[in-house]
Amino acid sequence: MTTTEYDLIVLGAGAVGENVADRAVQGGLSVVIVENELVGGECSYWACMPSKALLRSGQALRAAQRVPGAAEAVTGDLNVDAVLARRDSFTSNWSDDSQVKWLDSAGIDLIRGYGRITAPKQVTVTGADGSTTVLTARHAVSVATGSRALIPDIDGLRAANPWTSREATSAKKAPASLVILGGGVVGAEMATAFADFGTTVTIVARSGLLSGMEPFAGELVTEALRERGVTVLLGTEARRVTRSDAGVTVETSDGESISAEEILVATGRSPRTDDIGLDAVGLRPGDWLDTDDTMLVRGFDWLYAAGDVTHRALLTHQGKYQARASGDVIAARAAGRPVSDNAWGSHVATADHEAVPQVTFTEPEVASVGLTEDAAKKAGYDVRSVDYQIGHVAGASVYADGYRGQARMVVDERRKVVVGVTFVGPDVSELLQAATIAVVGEVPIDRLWHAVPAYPTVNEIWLRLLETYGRPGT
Ligand SMILES: Cc1cc2nc3c(=O)[nH]c(=O)nc-3n(C[C@H](O)[C@H](O)[C@H](O)COP(=O)(O)OP(=O)(O)OC[C@H]3O[C@@H](n4cnc5c(N)ncnc54)[C@H](O)[C@@H]3O)c2cc1C
Ligand SMILES: NC(=O)c1ccc[n+]([C@@H]2O[C@H](COP(=O)([O-])OP(=O)(O)OC[C@H]3O[C@@H](n4cnc5c(N)ncnc54)[C@H](O)[C@@H]3O)[C@@H](O)[C@H]2O)c1
Repeated sequence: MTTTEYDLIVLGAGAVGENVADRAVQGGLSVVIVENELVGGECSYWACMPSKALLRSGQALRAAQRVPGAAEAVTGDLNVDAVLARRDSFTSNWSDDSQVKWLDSAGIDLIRGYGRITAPKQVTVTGADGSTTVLTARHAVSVATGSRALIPDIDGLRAANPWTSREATSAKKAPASLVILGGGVVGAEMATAFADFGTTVTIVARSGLLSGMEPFAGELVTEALRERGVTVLLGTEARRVTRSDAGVTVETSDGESISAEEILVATGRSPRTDDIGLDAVGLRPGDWLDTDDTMLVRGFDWLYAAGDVTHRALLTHQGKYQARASGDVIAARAAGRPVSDNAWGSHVATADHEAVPQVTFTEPEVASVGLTEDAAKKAGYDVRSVDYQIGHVAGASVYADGYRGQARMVVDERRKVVVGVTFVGPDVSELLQAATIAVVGEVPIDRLWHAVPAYPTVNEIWLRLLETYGRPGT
């Protein structure tokens, strides 16, 4: 057994843990990071990057097919083997060598093994060979252990050896048929990717698709998936799953029986906190970690958490944003420097509450930031929403023939600022940052009229939304 002391111990070297560590090192602290699998975590190897690599080729093909002249030049189907090979290059064939090198260059020590909190400011790491290292922290421990796929308690499901997002994003071939449980982001994106690969896809969703978003988002994605041959069963639950040599069979609440080669469970996430020693410091194993906006776990002055494990926003960019705030604040508190923890200060993750951007890379894409109309009303805002068909914008008609898409802007009527925007349509993801700036900057509607979108780009959707809303003072 070896014992070592650092200023900060970070548990979990996903994108979030890496950023907590990096900011703390830049703030002058000595930092060790503990990782049990691959440095880089879920996003690099089994989530964002491989899933987007699986989706991008189909998106590029459809973009060409929507523009006469280009369409005639691309007449074949996707080359699935080439798509999978490109995906493999994004995951570096599931090797973390380059990320380990980055840790080294950033001055962060790495200990490989499984970490558990064994006492206040103490983490014990068990290596693959059974050896243990006891780490003690002079100032703080930050938990960034992420989340894993949640397998719901459905009769026969676990025994059927289902795919989770890990198996879907690392698949070595496209199955002939795939049934997906869950109509959230993972379900909708993976249905899009595997439909592109020629797999016969069925989604079993207990509500509508993408249910936390503006209702038209799920409706447009459902319509497009169905047009491409995907069976989308809404308001339907899986009752029983069985596996045989022929594949899996799902019996649904509608009395239907669906057979497929593979089944993907995409019904949400659970925190990786069940076996990290939370009980040693009075917390309940298996719970999400509740933090304040500096990412300090409530009730502690040394225990921090960031990323998925906090359940604030299960997105890489938001987790990294939390990581920057918390790495900086841990360093500031350790050095006795001033802390800027008022709303929108440099040591807080204020945007997590009402200004989170997200892109769902379906066909059409869904890009949103801030509150939906429904969420804004529930939060007590007096809101007015305006909608516009993106296809009516000149830039969209040039961009693609038959462009179909919808935008909604949600305005807080009291302050006359935008509190939410949703775009649905081909390639709308690149429109999102302007909306994020409008929401975070609380830019008044009458000033937004002076932010002139270039003609003829799809960004003119902003002008149309503003015109539909009406110009204040005229
Ligand atoms: C299919 C899919 C697609 C996604 N696509 C996107 C996307 O396009 N954009 C986006 O923003 N988000 C996306 N997400 C969400 C994103 O992947 C997560 O929000 C992000 O990975 C969370 O990062 P994290 O560092 O908190 O956790 P993780 O990436 O899960 O990292 C946690 C790390 O901690 C390690 N660990 C856990 N416990 C221990 C322990 N006891 N000891 C040592 N190490 C431990 C794990 O091995 C892991 O490496 C997607 C998610 C999925 C499932
Ligand atoms: N592009 C992106 O940004 C991206 C892509 C993928 C995942 N993610 C993140 O990863 C997280 C996980 O995604 P996800 O799709 O697994 O979760 P999710 O929460 O988005 O969707 C899960 C869906 O499964 C349904 N469900 C839950 N239990 C069920 C059951 N027993 N039977 C049938 N349906 C059930 C829920 O009603 C919900 O619609 C999300 O929070 C998302 O933010 C982001």
